[in-house]
Amino acid sequence: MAGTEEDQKFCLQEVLDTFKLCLSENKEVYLEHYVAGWRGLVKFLNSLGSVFGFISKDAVNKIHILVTLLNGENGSQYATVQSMVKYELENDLVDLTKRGSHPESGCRTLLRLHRALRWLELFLERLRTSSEDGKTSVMCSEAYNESLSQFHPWVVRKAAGMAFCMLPGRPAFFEVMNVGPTEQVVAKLGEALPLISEVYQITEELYTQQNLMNLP
Ligand SMILES: CCCCCCCC/C=C\CCCCCCCC(=O)N[C@@H](COP(=O)(O)O)[C@H](O)/C=C/CCCCCCCCCCCCC
Repeated sequence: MAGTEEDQKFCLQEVLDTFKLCLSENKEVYLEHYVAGWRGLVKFLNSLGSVFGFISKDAVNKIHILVTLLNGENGSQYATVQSMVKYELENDLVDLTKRGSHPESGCRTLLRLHRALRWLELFLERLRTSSEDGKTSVMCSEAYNESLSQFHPWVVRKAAGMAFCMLPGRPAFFEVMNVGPTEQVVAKLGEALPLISEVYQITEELYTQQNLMNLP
């Protein structure tokens, strides 16, 4: 039986391509490609084993919420992160201070992925610049502690910390990326990082301007 798309083989080039497609000429972030980027990353996570299942499940759930909005009757309003924010705010579709009638708005859902994108940026930069015997578990937890962890309760931080200990070493990690020898992986990461950073920065500025950084 065919698996879901998230079960399929990961390829770093694909993720790079989706993040390239994310930005429009006038620097808006296309939601469709943003979500496709996360889908690609979830494939990678799934290939690391079931210990990461609880993380993958949460990411898939958030991707699903955004895809449903994109494919819904007001889907055209969700073409870019900018149009989504405008539409949801103008139509009071966002719970701004406490969770209420819009617990799964596009704005709050994307904020969770946006915070995770910062973790990804920090983690990939460590991976890119690490030596061959660098520990992925240490790189991952340092990146997590500098970013996402502040938004998670103790129990999630604990579970995440335990999962990080199960990460394979750098050589095996690079192999799963399906790019080729180490030097090529490092070069691809060098290409991917500025794109991820730009998408992150643009979203960060928009959310800060609109006072959306603490959506419940
Ligand atoms: C280029 C390839 C190399 C790197 C590949 C990385 C692959 C990562 C793929 C997916 C990352 C998962 C992103 C997780 C999003 C988490 C969003 C979040 O913060 N959710 C929490 C809050 O949500 P609400 O309750 O407010 O709706 C939720 O409570 C979280 C639950 C699960 C735990 C999340 C831990 C995240 C750890 C960071 C990812 C570690 C992946 C390690 C693998 C390298």
